[in-house]
Amino acid sequence: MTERVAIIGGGKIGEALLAGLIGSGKPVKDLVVAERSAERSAELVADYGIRVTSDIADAVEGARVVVIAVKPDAVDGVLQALSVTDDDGELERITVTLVAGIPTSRYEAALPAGSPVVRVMPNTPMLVNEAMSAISPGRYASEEQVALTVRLMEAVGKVTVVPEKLMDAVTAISGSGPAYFFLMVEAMIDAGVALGLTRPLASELAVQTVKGAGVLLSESGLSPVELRAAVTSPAGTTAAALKEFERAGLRHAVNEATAACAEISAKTARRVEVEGSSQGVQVGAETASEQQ
Ligand SMILES: NC(=O)C1=CN([C@@H]2O[C@H](COP(=O)(O)OP(=O)(O)OC[C@H]3O[C@@H](n4cnc5c(N)ncnc54)[C@H](O)[C@@H]3O)[C@@H](O)[C@H]2O)C=CC1
Ligand SMILES: O=C(O)[C@@H]1CCC=N1
Repeated sequence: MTERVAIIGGGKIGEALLAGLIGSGKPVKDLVVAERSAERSAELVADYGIRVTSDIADAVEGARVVVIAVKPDAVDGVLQALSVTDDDGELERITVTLVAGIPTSRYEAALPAGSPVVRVMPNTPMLVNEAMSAISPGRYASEEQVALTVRLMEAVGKVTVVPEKLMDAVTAISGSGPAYFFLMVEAMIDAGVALGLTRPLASELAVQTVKGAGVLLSESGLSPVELRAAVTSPAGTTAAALKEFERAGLRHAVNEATAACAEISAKTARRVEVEGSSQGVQVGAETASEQQ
């Protein structure tokens, strides 16, 4: 896509999008980041040679797509800043939010009437152009604007369009999902060390195994059940391992973990509202949670 993109929030996910877009050939001159941390801004300039500003109004000038990539509790401050910027009507600026748990209706209420908003739940494999992004249009987003957002996110991975009511569940599976696999690999490396492997060898074995399993899952056309059966010989080594996973309640743990994730996502908007009203929304000020 050739449109100018402004990313507000150059943290982990803002950088992942930036890196993915540059990696997919988007010219640096068509990208700008609004980032309020001076230290973070310096890192982004050094690593990507892009323009970074602390001024949201400056960043969004001339941008067709404004991507919000701040923590949920910073969204209201960003919306306040955006609502007083000039939207050049001819540009039809689209607000694309990557923020977990905040519905499009909240953006629509804060931005000028009829502003198109598209909600996206990406994940960090965006850094290597292997993102899974789910997209939900807000009520004023046209088909063309949704298609533009799909193209934006397709530059960094796979995209699906879902109704917004599914976003909490999507967050529990793909948004937070990479962390579950990182935890699993971490545990496998420790287990390999406990079995006598060196840490570098255990790490090489575990990382390539999860990568190979992922490629098989996405490219073989076989289901996880079929692929697992193909590894599992009767009375063999894998069957012994899987029996222990089942005994320890792996499926139950996955159900409980994803339910907890979806619940937190669903409660985010309310939490931000309560915290915002008790502290007063501070535009441009760093909150405690962002410093963590
Ligand atoms: N980390 C992840 O795997 C995923 C994160 N998300 C969502 O992405 C959003 C960002 O998450 P992270 O990148 O992990 O957080 P982060 O804390 O790494 O990045 C947020 C950045 O926004 C900057 N910022 C805050 N307010 C600002 C303002 N008013 N103007 C300019 N910059 C401002 C902060 O200085 C910080 O660098 C969150 O809403 C999260 O729900 C969505 C999917 C995956
Ligand atoms: O942990 C979080 O809140 C964010 C949203 C999805 C992934 N990371």
